[in-house]
Amino acid sequence: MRSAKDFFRPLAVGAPAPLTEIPARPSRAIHFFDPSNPKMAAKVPDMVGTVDVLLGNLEDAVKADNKAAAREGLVRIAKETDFGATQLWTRVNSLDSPWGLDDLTTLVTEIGDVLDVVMVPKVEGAEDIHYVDRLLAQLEAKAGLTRPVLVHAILETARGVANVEEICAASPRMQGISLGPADLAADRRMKTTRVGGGHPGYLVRQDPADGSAEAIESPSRAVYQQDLWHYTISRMVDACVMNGIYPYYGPFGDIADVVACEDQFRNAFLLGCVGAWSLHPKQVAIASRVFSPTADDVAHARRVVAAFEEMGGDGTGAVMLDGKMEDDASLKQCLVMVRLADQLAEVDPTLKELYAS
Ligand SMILES: CC(C)(COP(=O)(O)OP(=O)(O)OC[C@H]1O[C@@H](n2cnc3c(N)ncnc32)[C@H](O)[C@@H]1OP(=O)(O)O)[C@@H](O)C(=O)NCCC(=O)NCCSC(=O)C[C@H](O)C(=O)O
Ligand SMILES: [Mg+2]
Repeated sequence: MRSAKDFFRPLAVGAPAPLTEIPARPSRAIHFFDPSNPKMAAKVPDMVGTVDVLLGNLEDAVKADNKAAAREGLVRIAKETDFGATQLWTRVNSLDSPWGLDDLTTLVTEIGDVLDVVMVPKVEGAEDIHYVDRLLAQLEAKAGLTRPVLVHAILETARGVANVEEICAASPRMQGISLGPADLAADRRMKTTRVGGGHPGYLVRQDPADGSAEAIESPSRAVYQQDLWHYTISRMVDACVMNGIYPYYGPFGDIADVVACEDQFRNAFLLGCVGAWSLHPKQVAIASRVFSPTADDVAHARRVVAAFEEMGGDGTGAVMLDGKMEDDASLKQCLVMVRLADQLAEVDPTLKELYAS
């Protein structure tokens, strides 16, 4: 562990100074594309400006034979495309794979000036982040970069979850964490076969009307499906917030089930996540909508803020609005909502209009 005094010193001579604060850039949808897939690659220029983050995926879902083509494809796309306000991220191959080192070396030296964030899969502990941190600093120095490339870890092993707090704190480069529910389920030996989302077997059943066999076996007892990911997301959110970085729900693999996708994303939004992955163009709109507060919530939050300003503006006291008590703590929640709305309105003209009305 570096001392507090050394934490913000560059890890290589000539590397840019680490950021002391991670900028809160909108990243409601992190859209995955395979740069070796010509059809997907062709869609990237048209997606610029329609999604907060475009992510060139080099890891899982890219065939081993296509790894080099995906890496080269991403370099080409990054050089040929003007991304404007849309961020460019990549997911590199895991650190124990034969491709991870070449991914980092090629991408940082070739396109490090336009690459915002490197997503590192299967991070198990602070040691993985320390390795990437030093290597990125060396590569940045070699490439003459003037701003640091940030790092995003995927939480997809039991050990990673157990170490999530130290992972978040491991480097000033840490931008955020995503849940990787498919790999995590496999690593935990969960008995699921899905990429994220719920499971009909993970439920709580209503008590029987009485102790009779008829009541116990009655098909009319209501069942309530539970969220398999609640514990992990909650822990991830706390670890991120504690370290000034951002939590994300990961993928929802049932592309056709747009309703359940929206529900899963909304659960994550309500628990504190700032975005989710989009695997198919149709999931971009879902994530962008869900991770933007509703006009009603923003209007209510503004009313609470205004009520406190009328009371003197120091954020203390209590007031009744619509029959409900609002105090210092509810004001703080409303300020979270208002700040997010203001930040999104800056990049999204539709939301600007919606939140103004
Ligand atoms: C899921 C898909 C394989 C579906 O692809 P396809 O069957 O081609 O879908 P469609 O026919 O509906 O596609 C319509 C057109 O849209 C293009 N398309 C599809 N997906 C994308 C995309 N992501 N970006 C850009 N364009 C896309 C198709 O090419 C069609 O084009 P056209 O024919 O010209 O009209 C596919 O969507 C896909 O592979 N998506 C990405 C999957 C991915 O990245 N997976 C990895 C992330 S999840 C993960 O790794 C798990 C995680 O780590 C964990 O552990 O939990
Ligand atoms: Mg995974």
